[in-house]
This record gives sequence, structure tokens and C-alpha cells, in this order.
Amino acid sequence: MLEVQGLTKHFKGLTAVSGVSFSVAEGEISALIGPNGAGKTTTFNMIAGALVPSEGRISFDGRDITGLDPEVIAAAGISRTFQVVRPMVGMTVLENAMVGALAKGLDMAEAKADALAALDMVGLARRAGNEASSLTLPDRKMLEIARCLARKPRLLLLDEAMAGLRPSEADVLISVLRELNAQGLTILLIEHVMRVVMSLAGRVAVLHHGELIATGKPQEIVENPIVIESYLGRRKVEAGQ
Ligand SMILES: Nc1ncnc2c1ncn2[C@@H]1O[C@H](COP(=O)(O)OP(=O)(O)OP(=O)(O)O)[C@@H](O)[C@H]1O
Repeated sequence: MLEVQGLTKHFKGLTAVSGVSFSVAEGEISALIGPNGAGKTTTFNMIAGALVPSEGRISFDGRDITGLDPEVIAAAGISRTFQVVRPMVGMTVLENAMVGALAKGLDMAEAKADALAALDMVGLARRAGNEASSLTLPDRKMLEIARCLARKPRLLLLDEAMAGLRPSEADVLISVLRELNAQGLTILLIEHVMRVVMSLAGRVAVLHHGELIATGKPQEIVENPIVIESYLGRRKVEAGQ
């Protein structure tokens, strides 16, 4: 469904992403992992159209989407969440979720119906009339996902959706993502929590200093000596384990 070939991004003197190639098959949950500054968010930004690649090609459903406007890419069926979730203050949960559907060009009634369906999928329907800024962090994360779902994407890009959640809260999000995937949604997630990666992802790509250093099944990745040396082992040392 998604194919990234030789993706590269230079920021003045810095190469944030360098010749990265990977693909995501329809129906899969895949993860992009790697240390801070490895180039994960920059890769997402290029896929979603927020950044134009310096080199390389991105195709979605066989169509070249490299460098297209974010709105065109969203209309093609790719929707992304942001690391920092900031719902629009002064607007209800439903109105926030409607933003995605309205951006697609739907009329109010259609946008409301799709937003309510999206809120239902993430368990937020009963909060539809609440002020969005009153939501807890886990619910804000769910709202961010609902905003994307209201656009009815085929590929969802999740940027560290679990960050800041307690293990029990992460478990709720994991089961929501599993259910969305079971309903046919393809998911690519950036994730630092390996427990989440292991339990959700069918395939994993590892970035380090902007380069792809490994791809494979989660079990292969955690046993890969290069990944252990450059990322996983280092994290254990940092955590004092
Ligand atoms: N707009 C920008 N201008 C200049 N440098 C940037 C820009 N965006 C990212 N970078 C740099 O590119 C590198 C990759 O950053 P990126 O945010 O993609 O990493 P990441 O893997 O997502 O990290 P994290 O896990 O901390 O979110 C970093 O060195 C970062 O400082």
C-alpha cells in the first residue's frame, strides 16, 4: 500500500533521513522505531506531505505522492496524528472530531455523522458534547485519533500515540488500534515502548542516524545485534537495567 524508496531529507548541513526504503502492506500494523533524533518524525512528515523530500519517492496505492500537498495526501487516504495533542480550545469533542471530516469537504450533517462514528470507535461518543480541553490525556489521544478517523483514512500514521500513558491506559489504546486494524485500517506507528511494538506490529523498521538499519518481524528485531547495539541495548543501559 505504501512504498518509500530512497527517502532523504537534508536540513541545511544535517541529513535527518538518508536513503530510507521500506513498505507497508495493506491490512498490516507496522512500526517505525529508533532513538531520539533518528529521523522518524521527519519520515512521517514527508509521507504526510508536511515536508518535501530532498530525494526519493513515496507511493501510495501505486500512485506517486512525493511532495504533494498535505491536503491532497489526506484526501488520498493517509491521515496522521501528532506527538503533542492539542485539541482546539473552546470547541467540543464532537466539533474537534468534525474538523477532519469538514476538511475533506463534507457538509455539516455528513461531517457530524462521520465524527460521531469516529468518536464511537475510540470510546468517546459519550463525551461528544464536552469541552475538548476538559479531557484527560488518554482521552485527548483518543480524540486525536478520532479526528483522523473522521476522514475515513485507509492508512493511519500514529506518532508516539502511547507517550505519557500509563501501562493500563496504553492497553486500552492497544485494543482500540487492534479493533480498527481488524476493521481493515492499515497502521504505521512511531513507538518507543517496545512492549507496544511487540504486541501490535507485524513488521518493524529501525532508523538510526537517519538510516534504515533493520527491518523484520518484532522478534527478529529484538534479537538483531545491530539493533541491540545501536538502540535497544543502549536504552537498557540508560534505564540502569
Ligand atoms: N525542521 C527542522 N530543521 C532542522 N533540523 C530538523 C528539523 N526537523 C528535524 N530536524 C533534525 O532532524 C533530526 C531527526 O529528527 P526527527 O524529529 O525526525 O527524529 P525522531 O526520530 O522523530 O526523534 P524523536 O524520537 O525525538 O521524536 C534531528 O537531529 C532533528 O534535530
